[in-house]
Amino acid sequence: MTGPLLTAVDLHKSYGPTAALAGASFSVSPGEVVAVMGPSGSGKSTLLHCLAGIAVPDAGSVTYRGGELTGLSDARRSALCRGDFGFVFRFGQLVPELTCVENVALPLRLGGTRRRAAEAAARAWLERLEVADVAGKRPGEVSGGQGQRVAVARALVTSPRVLTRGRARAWCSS
Ligand SMILES: Nc1ncnc2c1ncn2[C@@H]1O[C@H](COP(=O)(O)OP(=O)(O)OP(=O)(O)O)[C@@H](O)[C@H]1O
Repeated sequence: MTGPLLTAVDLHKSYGPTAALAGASFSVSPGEVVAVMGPSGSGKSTLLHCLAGIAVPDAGSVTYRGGELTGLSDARRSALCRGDFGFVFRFGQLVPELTCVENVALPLRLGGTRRRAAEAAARAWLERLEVADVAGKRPGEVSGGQGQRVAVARALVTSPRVLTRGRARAWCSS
C-alpha cells in the first residue's frame, strides 16, 4: 500500500471541562515507527485511543486504510481494533481470572478461532517473548515484567497492522 496507513486530522476530545486533544493531527505509513512524546497529561494516551478506535473523538477524523474510522458502528470499530491494532496498556490489561496463555489467546477466541488453534498461537508468542514458563499461571502470580511480556504477546497474536504501546509509540507493519 502507498501513502499513509493511518491518518488523524484535527482531533478534539474533552473529558468534561478538560480538553485532552485540541486539534491534533497524525499520520503513519507502513513500516514507519513513530514516537509520540509530550509532558504527562498532554493527551498522548487519548490520541492513541482515538487512533485505535478505543475512544471516539468529539470532532475530527481518523482514516485507516482509506476508510473513515470515526463513522463506524461500535461493533465494527471493536472488531477492527481487535484484529488490526495491537495495544499494550500500562496497567490492568490482563484478565485476572484467565491464565496467561488464555489471556494471549483471547483476541483470537473473540475473533472466532477455536481454542486449540488460538492457544497454540498464544504459546508460540509466549515462547518468542521468553515467558513460556508462565503460560499456565494467572496474571497475579507473575512478575510485572513477565505480565508486560504477556501483554505484548496478546497485542501481537492477531498479527496487527498497527501496534501501539503505553507511553505512546506506534508501529506499522508493511
Ligand atoms: N477518563 C478521564 N476522565 C477525565 N479526565 C481525563 C480522563 N482521561 C484523561 N483525562 C485528562 O485528559 C488529559 C490528557 O490525558 P492523557 O491520559 O491522554 O495524557 P497522557 O499524555 O497520556 O498522560 P501520561 O503521560 O501522564 O500518561 C489530562 O489532563 C487528563 O487528566
